Amino acid sequence: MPAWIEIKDARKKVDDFQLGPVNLEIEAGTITALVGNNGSGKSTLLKLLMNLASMDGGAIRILGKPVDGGDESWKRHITFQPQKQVGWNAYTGNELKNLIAPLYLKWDDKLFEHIIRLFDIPLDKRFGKLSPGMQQKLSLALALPRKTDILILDEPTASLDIPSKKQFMDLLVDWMEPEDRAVVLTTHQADDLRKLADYLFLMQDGQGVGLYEKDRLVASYRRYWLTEMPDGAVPGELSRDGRQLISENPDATEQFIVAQNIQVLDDQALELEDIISLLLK
Ligand SMILES: Nc1ncnc2c1ncn2[C@@H]1O[C@H](COP(=O)(O)OP(=O)(O)OP(=O)(O)O)[C@@H](O)[C@H]1O
Repeated sequence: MPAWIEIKDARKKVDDFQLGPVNLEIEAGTITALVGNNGSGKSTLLKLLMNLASMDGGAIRILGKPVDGGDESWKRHITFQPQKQVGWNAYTGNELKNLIAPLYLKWDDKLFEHIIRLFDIPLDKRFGKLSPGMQQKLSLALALPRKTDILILDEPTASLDIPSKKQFMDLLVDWMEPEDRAVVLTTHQADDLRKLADYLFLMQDGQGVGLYEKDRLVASYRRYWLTEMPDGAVPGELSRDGRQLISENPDATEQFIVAQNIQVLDDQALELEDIISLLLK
C-alpha cells in the first residue's frame, strides 16, 4: 500500500531560506513528529503539505493525490491545526463549532463536548479574547472531533499547562485507537516525543537529517562509565570524556570492552533530548 503522505524532493525558497529537497513517507497508524531547531523549516514543510504555499520543485501526494493538482478533495480527509488560527478572532467557540462541524461527515459531537468539559473552555467568548492556552484547547476541541484520516498539528502543546499537556496526550492516544489514522506534529517538547511519537523526522537548516523510529533510536545510544579508557578508538565510540564513553553501537562497544577485560562501572541509555542534540549538532 502506498504511504498516506509521500514527500519527494520537495523544495521551497522563502527569502534567503531554502527548504529541502525533503523526502519523507508517512504510513497509516503512525504518529510522526517533526523535530528541529527554530527556523529549520518544520512549519514551512507543513504549509507545503497543506498546499498553503507553492513548491519550487518536487512532489507531495496525500492519500495518492498530488496536493497541488487543482483537485483539493483530499483536504476532506485531513485536519490541519496551524500555530495561529487565521480569521477566528471575531467568532465565539459556539459560532466556530457551528461553522466547522457541518463540514465533516464523521463529526463527533460527544468528543467535542467531552473536550470542552475536560478543559473547561468558555464557548461564548470570542476566540481573540481567550488566553493563548485556551485558544489552543479550543482549536483541539475543533480539530479532533472531525475524525479525519490525517491530523496535522503545528506545536499543539506549546501553550498548554502541565496537566493539560497530559490530558492532550491521552486524547490523542485515544484518537489514534483505530489503526487507520495518521498524525504529523511539530513539537519542541521532549515529553510529547517520549509519550506520543512513533517516528521522529529530524530537520536542520531546511534539510531532513533523517527519519528515525523512536524506540530504535533510544536503544541505539548508551553511556558507559569504565574502570579504564582504552587508548585507541572503541567500536561504536561517539565521544569520550575521562572514563566516560558514549556509544552509538552498544553491542559492538560491549563486545570490545569485555574482550579487553575492562569493567563497566555503570551504564545507561541516553535521554532522547541528548540523542537529538547529538544528531542536530
Ligand atoms: N512568512 C514568512 N516570511 C518570511 N520568511 C519566512 C516566513 N515563514 C518562514 N520564513 C522563513 O523560513 C524559515 C523556516 O521557518 P519555519 O517557520 O518553517 O521554521 P520552524 O522550524 O517551524 O521554526 P520554529 O521551530 O521556530 O517554529 C525561517 O528562517 C524564516 O526566515
